[in-house]
Amino acid sequence: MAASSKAEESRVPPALPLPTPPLTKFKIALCQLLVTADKERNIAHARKVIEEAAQKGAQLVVLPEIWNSPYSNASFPVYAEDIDAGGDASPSTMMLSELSRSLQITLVGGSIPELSGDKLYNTCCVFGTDGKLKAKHRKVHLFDIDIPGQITFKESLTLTGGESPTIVDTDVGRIGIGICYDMQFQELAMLYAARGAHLICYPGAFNMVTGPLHWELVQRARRWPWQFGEVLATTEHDEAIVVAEIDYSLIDLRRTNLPFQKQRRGDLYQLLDVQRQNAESTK
Ligand SMILES: NC(=O)CC(=O)C(=O)O
Repeated sequence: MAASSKAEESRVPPALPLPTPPLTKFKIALCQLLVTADKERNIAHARKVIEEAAQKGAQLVVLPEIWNSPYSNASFPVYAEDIDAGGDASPSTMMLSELSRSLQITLVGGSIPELSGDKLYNTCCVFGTDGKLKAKHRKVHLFDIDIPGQITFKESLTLTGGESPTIVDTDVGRIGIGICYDMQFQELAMLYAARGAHLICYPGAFNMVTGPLHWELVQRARRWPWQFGEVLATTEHDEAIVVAEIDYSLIDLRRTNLPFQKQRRGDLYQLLDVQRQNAESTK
């Protein structure tokens, strides 16, 4: 057998073919919100913005990270809600559920601090058009950074990291969820691609020291293997609703144009193998 065909045989099987999405084109709205210390006001404001996004024709509405509370370790325990208990214990997600049903939209509800038992999480809830909670993603990679004299933040002082990736089938396709810092870890996005995600949503609230260097660059890098990393719509720092059309027919076209998925040499760079080899060599 020729060396090249041996290599071909040993390659890791390609990712799942993309499942047929429930629709080809739809409008997405990304909502950038100004957050205050007044939780009730934040909820009322988010309600207004979601209604406006739906009026603009969005079938998928995405909120930012920690939209019902100031983004601080001191605030997380105070603003946290028991999402599983629902009702009065979680006014933020009750509002999201009500609106997704009444407006017939899919809602990636940004994130809020979640209280579960004695633990706090940074949690994104996804609601379907029937108002039901379809998925809950707990931020997997906590934002712990230390750049002396510029920014030090340690989410892990109050929050616990989630334990699983989150991929969910909705009326607008299969969506992989990450929260802000989760975007820095390409393996999560690759896993979502391999599981047939049509879209990945990363609600975020970036810091203003390293954030401006990262937020567009890293998002564009995560386009693999869907698109060319083209920015369809963007905004500045103020409150805004950014609406754009998503066209899934471009995914197949781009994958034909640039067949990265088929060309990947997974036989050469599987991380688990490297980790095993490293562990062996340090025994
Ligand atoms: N909220 C965050 O996770 C912040 C973040 O990732 C950043 O770079 O800023």
